[in-house]
Amino acid sequence: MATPNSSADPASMAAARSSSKTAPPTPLRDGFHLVPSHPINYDLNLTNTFQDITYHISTSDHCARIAFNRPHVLHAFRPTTINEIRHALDQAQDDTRVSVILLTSNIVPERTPAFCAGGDQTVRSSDGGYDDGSEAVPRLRVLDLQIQMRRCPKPIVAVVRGYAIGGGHILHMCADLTLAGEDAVFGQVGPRMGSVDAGYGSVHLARMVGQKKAREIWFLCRYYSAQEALQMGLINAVFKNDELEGEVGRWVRRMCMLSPTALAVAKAAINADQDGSAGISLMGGHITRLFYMSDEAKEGREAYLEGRAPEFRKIPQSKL
Ligand SMILES: CC(C)(COP(=O)(O)OP(=O)(O)OC[C@H]1O[C@@H](n2cnc3c(N)ncnc32)[C@H](O)[C@@H]1OP(=O)(O)O)[C@@H](O)C(=O)NCCC(=O)NCCSC(=O)c1cc(O)c2ccccc2c1O
Repeated sequence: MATPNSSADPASMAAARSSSKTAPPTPLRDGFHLVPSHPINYDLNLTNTFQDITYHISTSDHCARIAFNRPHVLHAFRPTTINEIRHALDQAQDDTRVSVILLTSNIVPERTPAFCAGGDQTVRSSDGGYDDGSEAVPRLRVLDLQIQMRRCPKPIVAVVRGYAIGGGHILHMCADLTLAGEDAVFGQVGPRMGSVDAGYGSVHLARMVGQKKAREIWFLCRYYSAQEALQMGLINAVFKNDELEGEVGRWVRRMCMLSPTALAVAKAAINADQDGSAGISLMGGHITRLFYMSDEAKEGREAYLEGRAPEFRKIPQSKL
C-alpha cells in the first residue's frame, strides 16, 4: 500500500516490473493506483510582492502552485494578474526544485468557486486592450501568457474549481492537463460581450473537441458541466471537490517519477503540430540542448577554441 509520506513512490513503478511470467494483462500494471494520493504540502511561500496571485513550492513533491487570488471578481484577470503569473511561471520554469507547475485559484468560502472568469471587464479599455494603469499601453497580455505556457518545458496542470469562463477557459485549455472538481463550469462568453480569442481560444479548442463542438461553444456561448467537458475531451479528469487536491497530488507525483526530458519533448511535439515554425523551433531547441552535451558537439567547440580543425569522425558516438 502507498504510504502518505512516500513521494518517490517506488511501489507504483515496481508494479510495472512484476516477476510473474503468466499473469493476465491488466492496465493496473501501470501502477498508477499505487501512487500516493494525499494533498501536496507547499513548504515554500514565494508570493513575495505579488498582489493578484499566490505562488508556492513543494520541495518534497517538486511542484509549483501559481494561483489566481482575486476571489471578489471570480479571479477575473487584469494586466497586473497576467504579468505576475508570467513572472511566477518564469521562476518555476528555471527552478530545478520544480518538475510540474499547477495553475489554479484560491477558493474561499465566502465567494462562488471559480478558476478564472476571464478578463476583468472593469479595466477593459476602448483602446484595444486591458488597462489597469500598470502598463504604458493597453495590451492583451494574456496572449503572451498562453504562448509562454505552451513553450514551458515542464508540464502545466490547470486545477479547476467553479467557473472557467472566457479568457480563463482559454488558460485552462493552454495548460497541458486539466483536472477539475465536480463543480467546475466551462464556457466561452466573448461573443456575448464583444470579444473573441481568434488564436488558441478558437483553433486549439477545435483540435480538442472537434470542429462542430468548437463552433457550438463559440456560437452559442453555453456553459458546460465538468462531466460534459470530460466527455468532449476538454479536460482530463473530474473528481469530487474534496478529493481533487489528493488526486492532483497523485498526478503530480506520477509525472515527477517520469523522465523530464521525455515529457518536455512529448509536450513540444504535440504542440509543434499546431505551432508551425515556432513549434519546430522549440523541438529543435530540445535537440540542440541534448546535442550540446555530446562529445561530438564538444569537439566542435574545443576545436574552435584551440584554433584547429574539428575531428568529428573520431568521435565514437557519431555514427551518422
Ligand atoms: C462567471 C459568471 C457567470 C458567474 O456568475 P455569478 O452570478 O455566480 O457571479 P457574479 O456575476 O455575481 O460575479 C461575482 C462578482 O465577480 C464579478 N465578476 C465576475 N466576472 C468578472 C469579470 N470578467 N470582470 C470583472 N468582474 C467580474 C462580478 O461583477 C461580481 O462582482 P460584485 O461586485 O457584483 O460582487 C459571471 O460572473 C460572468 O458572466 N462573468 C463575466 C464573464 C466575462 O465576461 N468574462 C470576460 C470574457 S472576455 C475575456 O475573458 C477575454 C480576455 C482577454 O484577455 C482576451 C484577449 C484576447 C482576445 C480575447 C480575450 C477575451 O475574450
